[in-house]
Amino acid sequence: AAPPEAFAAAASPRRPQAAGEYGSLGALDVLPIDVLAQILRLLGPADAARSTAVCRAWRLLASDNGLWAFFLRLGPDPWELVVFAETHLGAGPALHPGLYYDSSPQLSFKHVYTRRAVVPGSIIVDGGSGYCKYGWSKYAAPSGRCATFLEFGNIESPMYARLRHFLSTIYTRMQVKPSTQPIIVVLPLCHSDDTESARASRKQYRDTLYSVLFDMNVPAVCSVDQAVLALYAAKRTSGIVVNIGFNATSIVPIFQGRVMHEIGVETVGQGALKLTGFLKELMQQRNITFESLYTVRTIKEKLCYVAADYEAEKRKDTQASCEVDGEGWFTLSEERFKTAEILFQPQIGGVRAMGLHKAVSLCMDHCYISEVFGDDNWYKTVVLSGGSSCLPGLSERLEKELRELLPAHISEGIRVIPPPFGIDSAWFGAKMISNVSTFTEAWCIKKKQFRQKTRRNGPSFVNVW
Ligand SMILES: Nc1ncnc2c1ncn2[C@@H]1O[C@H](COP(=O)(O)OP(=O)(O)OP(=O)(O)O)[C@@H](O)[C@H]1O
Repeated sequence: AAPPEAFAAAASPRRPQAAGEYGSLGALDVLPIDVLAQILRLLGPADAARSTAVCRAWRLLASDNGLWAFFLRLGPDPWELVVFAETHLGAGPALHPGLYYDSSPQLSFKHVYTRRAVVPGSIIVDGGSGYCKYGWSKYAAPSGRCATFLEFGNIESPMYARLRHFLSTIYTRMQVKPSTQPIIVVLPLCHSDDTESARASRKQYRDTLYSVLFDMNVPAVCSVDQAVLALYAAKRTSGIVVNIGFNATSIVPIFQGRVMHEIGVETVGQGALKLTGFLKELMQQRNITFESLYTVRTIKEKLCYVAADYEAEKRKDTQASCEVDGEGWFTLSEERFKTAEILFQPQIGGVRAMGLHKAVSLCMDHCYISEVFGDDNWYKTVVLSGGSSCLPGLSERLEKELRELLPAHISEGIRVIPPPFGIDSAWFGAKMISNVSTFTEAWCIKKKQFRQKTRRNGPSFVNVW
């Protein structure tokens, strides 16, 4: 998404050519404005901010948007992500993230910088159905990963007990007290239908999650759907997210940050586990021995890819080898691309499921028919997410298949984007939100608000978060 006009214009407004245009700076009036700007850049953000207290002329000079865009660019987050987050996500989830700053042409980068600097760090927990990633929003990547089921306690226990066990385990692993900072919880893709019971299940999950966290004294909680976060990570608020999950693949239409359950979330019953299982079968057929499924998973991650054209690939020499720690070298040929081909041709792996391209095209058809938004193209961006979507060649192949399958009026302009942050796209989407200048007030619910509103409205109110 290109930066909205207001933001772009604010980044490079017409700047005064001489110091005098700001008012008198005393003896410094003789200096060219570019030299003054350079001095402020060298001073750094703290002193530049302090200098605004000197007089009106200094305030104007040191509040220049170009100066603060420069400081923002020096920060840890890539500039384009900062622009996207501040313009599209600043209003929070309740107001669908459009162009937040459109109504605010006076956007002050100094204000944005200052607010971002004081946003508290958050704990981010992405408890996937297979693997959990957790960490600190100020860090560059998740600090820990583990198999989710290990942390979930007894599967038979009630949801409250399981969530409490899970979240307590994560806090213990991170050696953090729950009461010290906000948390962002990535909501799993489940109960995705548009039925009464699915809606009730989603609501119940959120209600329980908030209760657990506030009982643990967490000061503020933000929860967002996994697919929505993956979309944000790709700097989009509308599109279709294809999440190849642990057990299943979900095709999720999202418009302005909201999952369009009413259009329909397609689910295909195969995911990462099936891919690993199929490679295991193929290796056994060739009498390749290995110690565990973990070995097969590692080989899959190192050698497998998606063929651009399956039949043509079969005629090529595709042999390649990789080393697995403690087990030596493994060599694969056709298995390298046959494994992932079951995403498009499930029957090869003996799976009765819809091919990925067919499921995505069905979803696009539904989006096209829905025609509710006066925007014909919102669903034409497809963002891949989930560990298995890191398979090389997947985005190109899916785009090619979609172009062949769909009528021109739908396929024109489609684009399939590889997972923007590899296996951690949803985690990075959460990181982007947690660093936005309005994070605490726009995205979080605090314990007091939660308790007051549940008392007043009953538990269902949390649906708006
Ligand atoms: N580079 C890669 N190539 C292929 N597969 C990969 C790669 N990296 C990770 N994976 C696979 O991704 C799977 C884990 O995916 P992920 O972490 O998205 O699961 P999850 O979050 O538990 O899934 P869900 O979306 O169902 O909650 C593992 O099977 C792993 O082998």
